[in-house]
Amino acid sequence: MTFIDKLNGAWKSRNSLLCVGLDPDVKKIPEELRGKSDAIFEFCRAIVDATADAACAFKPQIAYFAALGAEDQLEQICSYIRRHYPDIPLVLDAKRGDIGATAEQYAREAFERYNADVVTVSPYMGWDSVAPYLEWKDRGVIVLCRTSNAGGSDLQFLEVEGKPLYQHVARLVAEKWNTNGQCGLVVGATFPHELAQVRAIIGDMPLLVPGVGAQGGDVEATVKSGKTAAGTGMMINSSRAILYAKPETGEDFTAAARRVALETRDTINKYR
Ligand SMILES: O=C(O)c1cc(=O)[nH]c(=O)n1[C@@H]1O[C@H](COP(=O)(O)O)[C@@H](O)[C@H]1O
Repeated sequence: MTFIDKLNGAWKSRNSLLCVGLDPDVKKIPEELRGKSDAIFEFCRAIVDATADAACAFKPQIAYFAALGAEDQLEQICSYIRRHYPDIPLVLDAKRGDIGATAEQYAREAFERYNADVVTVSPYMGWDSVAPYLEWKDRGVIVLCRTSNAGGSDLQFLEVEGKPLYQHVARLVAEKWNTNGQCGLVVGATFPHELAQVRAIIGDMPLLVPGVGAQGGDVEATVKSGKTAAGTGMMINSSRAILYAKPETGEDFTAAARRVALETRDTINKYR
């Protein structure tokens, strides 16, 4: 099944546009897991099981694993998601971007080693740096367009031929780069005006929209600006606000994560 088919299915079956981000910071994971040799995997597995019925995607961020030499635990959580939730797209957040021969290796890393449905990439090095990923006909790439961070403005807002650079990226991906029909773009929830501009350029292409929760993006403005006519079109990511939700009385970390995930899904659904 292609990435896009899977995503369409998950939007429908889970009635959710929420992407649960897996950014496992060992300093923040619960005390009881910390001593274990596979603590990162166990933490992520508990979060995945607690939130799967509220999620249209899971997005592990590779740096949290690689910085500790814990890629084996990233492999474990990716294969766990594939095995137990085969209908939920697995987004590998790696923000790759390199020349073609190296990109071929990054594509193998994302799609063979981690078996991800889709990987995040930077457009900065141009078409031939993205093309190797598109050789994988059923897998996708999500290209950084208007990122959620303030510093994204340094380059993405530069005027080129009368339009900000991020709009050129949106047009390029929608009109030229999407040769396998599996591409998407990243636009931050912290930039709802730009989200609407991008949606107007790209039609129904899916968007990964990080920035709600810990980064303070406005859910109502995000959904209204980025949704398609069908009321879908987005994987709205929240990581820290779910992973490290403060437990209320009687809750453990999984119950707290589940509560926040359900609340976030429901708030998103209110504006679809
Ligand atoms: O590509 C991404 O996922 C991404 C793009 C972007 O523009 N902004 C952004 O925050 N992200 C990622 O989305 C996640 C946001 O995490 P929280 O701020 O904790 O919800 C992190 O894994 C970031 O690396």
